[in-house]
Amino acid sequence: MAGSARVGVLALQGDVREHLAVLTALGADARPVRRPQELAAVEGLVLPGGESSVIDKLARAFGMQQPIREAIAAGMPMYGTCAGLILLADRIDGAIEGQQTFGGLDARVARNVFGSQTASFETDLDVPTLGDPPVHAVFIRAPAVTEWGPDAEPLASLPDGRVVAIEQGALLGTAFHPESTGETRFHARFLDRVRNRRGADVVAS
Ligand SMILES: NC(=O)CC[C@H](N)C(=O)O
Repeated sequence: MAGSARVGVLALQGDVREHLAVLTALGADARPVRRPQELAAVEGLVLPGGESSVIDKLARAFGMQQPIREAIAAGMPMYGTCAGLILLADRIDGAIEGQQTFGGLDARVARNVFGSQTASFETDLDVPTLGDPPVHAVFIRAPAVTEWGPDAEPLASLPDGRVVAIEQGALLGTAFHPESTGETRFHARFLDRVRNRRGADVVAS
């Protein structure tokens, strides 16, 4: 099917512009998404880094929680970085009172697990599915995945064993921020999912 992938970045709070820039550089038709009708017009959604409790609250205030949950249930590809990974998780540790997630990723994600001393750090991360070179990963008050279900597949871990990239079906999450280091391979993987799903729909119809 012709045309570039039409994808959105949830634009309620967080590093929206960085994601739009990477997606656009990869040839996608990328736009900010704040409203249900904007979500309905895209084929995939990025949930940016930022503050997951704020994004959660705004998503509910803007009437976006339910439409995003429905899109996830319908198989729309989504990619969450950091706060976005937290928002995709079915279970979270260290939530502020009343904090909710969109869910869909059968995993437990712990917020702010690296503590205040080492709240931010960078490292080169081996991600076997992406091959060489390693990913230069920037962690900013980052979460980590502490448990995951049988359908979820860890893609990368730190030397201490903490899982920091994970995938389950159409959902991809990283605890770090490829959008801020010029790393494009995770976004490219997300866009592949979008195009493959489009192909499947075309074959099915
Ligand atoms: N860089 C980030 O996205 C930080 C995530 C933030 N600590 C949260 O819990 O939402």
